[in-house]
Amino acid sequence: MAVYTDVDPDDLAALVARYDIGTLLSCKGIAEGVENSNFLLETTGGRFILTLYEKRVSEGDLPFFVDLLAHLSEKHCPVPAMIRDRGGDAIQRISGRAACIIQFLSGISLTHPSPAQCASAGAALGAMHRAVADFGGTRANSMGREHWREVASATGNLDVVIPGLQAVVDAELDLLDREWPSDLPKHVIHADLFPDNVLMLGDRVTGLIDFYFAATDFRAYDVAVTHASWTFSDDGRNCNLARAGALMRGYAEEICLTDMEVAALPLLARGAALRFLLTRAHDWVHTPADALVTRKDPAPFLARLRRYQAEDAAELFVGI
Ligand SMILES: Nc1ncnc2c1ncn2[C@@H]1O[C@H](COP(=O)(O)OP(=O)(O)O)[C@@H](O)[C@H]1O
Ligand SMILES: N[C@@H](CCOP(=O)(O)O)C(=O)O
Repeated sequence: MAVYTDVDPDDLAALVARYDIGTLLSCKGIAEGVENSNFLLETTGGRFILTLYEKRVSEGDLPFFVDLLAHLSEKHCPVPAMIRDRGGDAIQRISGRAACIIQFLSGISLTHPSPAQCASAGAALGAMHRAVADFGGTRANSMGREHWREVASATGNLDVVIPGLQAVVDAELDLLDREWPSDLPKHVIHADLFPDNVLMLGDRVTGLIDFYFAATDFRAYDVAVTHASWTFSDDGRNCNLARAGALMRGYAEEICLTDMEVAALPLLARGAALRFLLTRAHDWVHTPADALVTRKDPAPFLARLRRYQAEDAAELFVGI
């Protein structure tokens, strides 16, 4: 359960009173998520999400996220609004944390998506990429390739997490430093579009959430992150080609990647697998013992990395 910071009921009632969203009826910690503290609020006006921003979200970046979600919403992407209080402010403070009250979206996050659902997710990602084309904001990717060594160092000895991991990571970081592309199309990307950040009803996407890693980076890297998180078995050893093909086909309905982007996908996916392997390994070691959170296992992302390292990895990105 991701609640790192508790909320005092009187402070919460005072916060809700700043908004035109009715009066507070209940507040429950949300089980999913690992990054921020999230609560489901019920008021006489309906349901809302209260997010308190934790370790990896800087308060200074919040106006960027507010603007990005407003832009995507205007372009009819199914993203939640960050609600403004009567004074026009979306960003608040409670329990010593920056916080926002966010529109609640209906839908379910899937754990085992079907190919049809992967196609919808790919199309939603592509539609989001089209929608950001004229978004003026930019944000450096604080979880981008240049930062992966820092995450690895901050973890300590990676062999404590998985025996032999340190050598694998050191070699991969060296290779990615040498071979990472420099001139692919870039704009603001989601950068963490895992199934738990997509709400669906049946095969329809009803919500894209959790934009707190959104940053300016290669759009094909966003495809690689989505591929890595939607198309593998739970243990990360097997890529399901029906899911992968459908995801790529769905994306292609909206965006035609260039030949250079397509050629770069296996390498970008190695980067994506490494990025989540590293942050999961870091959190495996450093999550506070008293936090109400279920740590995520790094091992399935090591398995994905190995699959993307294979010579035939390009075959995993063929749309069907
Ligand atoms: N706007 C929303 N509408 C409905 N549910 C949401 C919304 N935002 C978050 N949630 C729920 O809260 C969970 C955690 O949110 P998320 O933003 O992924 O947290 P974290 O940033 O900590 O990973 C989600 O998996 C989802 O169940
Ligand atoms: N998606 C990442 C970690 C971030 O978690 P989220 O709950 O914010 O998506 C992972 O699975 O490692």
